[in-house]
Order: sequence, then C-alpha cells, then structure tokens
Amino acid sequence: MNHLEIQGLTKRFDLSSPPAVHDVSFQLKTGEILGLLGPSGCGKTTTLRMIAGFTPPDGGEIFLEGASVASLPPERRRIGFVFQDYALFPNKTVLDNVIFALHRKKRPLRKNRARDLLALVGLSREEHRFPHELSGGQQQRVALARTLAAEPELILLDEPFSNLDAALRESTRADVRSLLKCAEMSAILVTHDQEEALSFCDTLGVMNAGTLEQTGTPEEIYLNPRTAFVAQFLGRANLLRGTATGSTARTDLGEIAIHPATDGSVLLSLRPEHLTLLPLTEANSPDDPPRITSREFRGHDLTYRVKFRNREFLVHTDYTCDYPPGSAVALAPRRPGVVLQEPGLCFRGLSPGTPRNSSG
Ligand SMILES: Nc1ncnc2c1ncn2[C@@H]1O[C@H](COP(=O)(O)OP(=O)(O)OP(=O)(O)O)[C@@H](O)[C@H]1O
Repeated sequence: MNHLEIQGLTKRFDLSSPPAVHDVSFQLKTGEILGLLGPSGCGKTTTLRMIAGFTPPDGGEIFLEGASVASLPPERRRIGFVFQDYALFPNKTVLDNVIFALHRKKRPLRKNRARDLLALVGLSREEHRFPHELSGGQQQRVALARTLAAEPELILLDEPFSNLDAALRESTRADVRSLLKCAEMSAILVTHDQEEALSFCDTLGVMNAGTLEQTGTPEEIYLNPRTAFVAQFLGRANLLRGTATGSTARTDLGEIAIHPATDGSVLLSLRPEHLTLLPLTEANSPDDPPRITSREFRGHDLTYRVKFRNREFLVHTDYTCDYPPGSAVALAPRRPGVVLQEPGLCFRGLSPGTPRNSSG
C-alpha cells in the first residue's frame, strides 16, 4: 500500500487568478523521499500545506495509509513539518527544545527519549547549548530531532537547507537523508534547487504553474524529460525541431535517432553531454559548419558553445575532446534525441495524449 496518496489536489486562492495548485496527483511509498521541485510560485509550498492540513484544498483527496485525512486537523494527521527557519525556541536549550515536543510522553521518559534523539542527529554534546550557540546545520538537526520526537508518520521539509551556506548545505542534507533512511521515515522535500533534489530524493515531481508535469526517479526524469519545461528545469537541454519517421528524425544536425518512435513534426531534447564534437571531414562538412564560440575547462570535462545555423548548442565533452574557440567542427549526437510532449503529438503504439511512461 502507498503511504501517502494524493488525488486531484486543487487550490485556488483568488478567483481572478489561475489555481495555485491544479489537479495534482502522486503517491509516496513507505520510507520513500519524494522531492517536489519547481520554480518560485509554482505551488510547492501550497501542496505541502494542504497535506499537513494548514491550507484547506478546494478539490481532491489526501489518503494516509489508505484513509482520507480530509476531516482531520493538522495535529491529528501525524505529519511533521520542518520549516525553512527551523522555528526553535531561542530561550530553551537544545535538550529542552526537543523535550518540549515530547509532551505526549510520560514526564519521566521525556529526558531519555530526547537524549536518544539528539544522539541520533549527532548532537549529544550540544544538549546544554542555546540555538544561537549552534551552526545553521546544527540548528537544522535540532529541528529534525524535534520533529521526529512527535513520532510522525510522514515528514514534510520546506526548503530546509536554504539558509545554509554551500558547504554546510551539502553535508547537512547528506546527514538528514541518512537520518530519515535510518528511521525509515517517508518524507517530502520542497526545493527549487535541482542538485539538492537529485542528491536527496528517491523520486521527484516537477511542478510548473500549479501542475505536476512529471514524476519519476531522478534518472527517469533526467534521461526522459516529458516536456520542454522539465528538460530545461532539471539540467540543461538543447531543444531541436525535426520531422520524425519512426525512430529517426530529420533535423539541423542531419538524420538522428530519436525515442520514442513517432511521425511528423517533433520537438527534441538533447542533453549537452549527449552531443559530441568531431573533426570535420569531407563527408560531414556543410558549407557553413558548426563553429566553437566558447570553450570552458571544468576539470573533469569541457563545456563548449557551438554556433550552427543561427543558433547555439551547448556541448559537454571529456577533456580529451579539445578544440580551440573559432574551430569548425562536426556536431553529432551520442544518444537518441528525446521526443518531447506537445499538443497533438501521438507516439507510435499509443493513443493521442497518452503519457509515454507510466511513472508520470
Ligand atoms: N495565502 C495565500 N493567499 C493568496 N495567494 C497565495 C497564498 N499562498 C500562496 N499563494 C499564491 O499561490 C501561488 C503558489 O505559491 P506557493 O507558495 O505554493 O509556491 P512555491 O512553489 O512554494 O514558491 P516558492 O518556491 O517561492 O516558495 C503563488 O502565486 C502565491 O502567490
């Protein structure tokens, strides 16, 4: 059974504007960490707040362990919420902050349980400190210990790492992920940081303007983006028009492999690392060949901008594929172009409008 199931969740704050969240559906398995990813204002926090019970939905259903939570107030949903600003009590010690969240436990048991939780988040030695005596990452771990103290069945994390500097953010999110995994907690992380989503989450949902455009594992979404928005929001993408006949398409780059098979006009996504540069030969030398406009050495790879037919392609190669700026080169795909969903597009073997993968 799914731990959490959301069906057709919808919220409109203002009748004169489009809904903040429109017909959002997804599932979360026990112990799974789902990332809700999308640009500012796309409806991530509103979705989280509806699950927690802070914002009433206008439509749709939320099931926890198969039971609807519609009639339950936030405190009876057994959902923990970790906020961006940690919301610790500044005048209480670390230990007392956690003890405060244990009010449902019998008084003599509280201190030991709080110490167990602080040990779990690696802060036993800091129990007598006050929040202002801790680093941002340590404060975040206290907030997590306090949320775990309430023994929630699900934890919702709203941009919990955004106040930390880059180095601390990376180590804190690795710590928090392993804590959640140790505790076998299901969690939803809201973020607009794609690197955070990729490294922290088991599955992702990419939101755009109130709707969920695609769900799947990070690999599925990265390698098979469904729409141009997803292709460009998660990673970088070269978008290319073409005319498809089955598994190939005629494009500015010549005839290239595509997937899935389709016919007619298509919009394709090619990741920069799925393109490569080759020396020009008589066979691949058009009148006005692709030309390198910039070359950036990035240690383990090289990033090129290549101008061809009045547009720019982004290409990532390994450092051995070395051409100086200004060179004329051949531009070749190393993987099939991914056919993106557009209105009216029909994949071979599927009826019009059918998503090409069942995960999203
Ligand atoms: N209480 C509210 N009253 C009116 N409009 C709201 C309210 N809360 C959110 N909105 C609007 O709903 C839309 C979605 O907001 P939401 O906070 O869910 O986006 P978000 O994806 O979490 O953004 P961010 O990444 O900036 O936090 C926005 O247009 C926002 O202005």
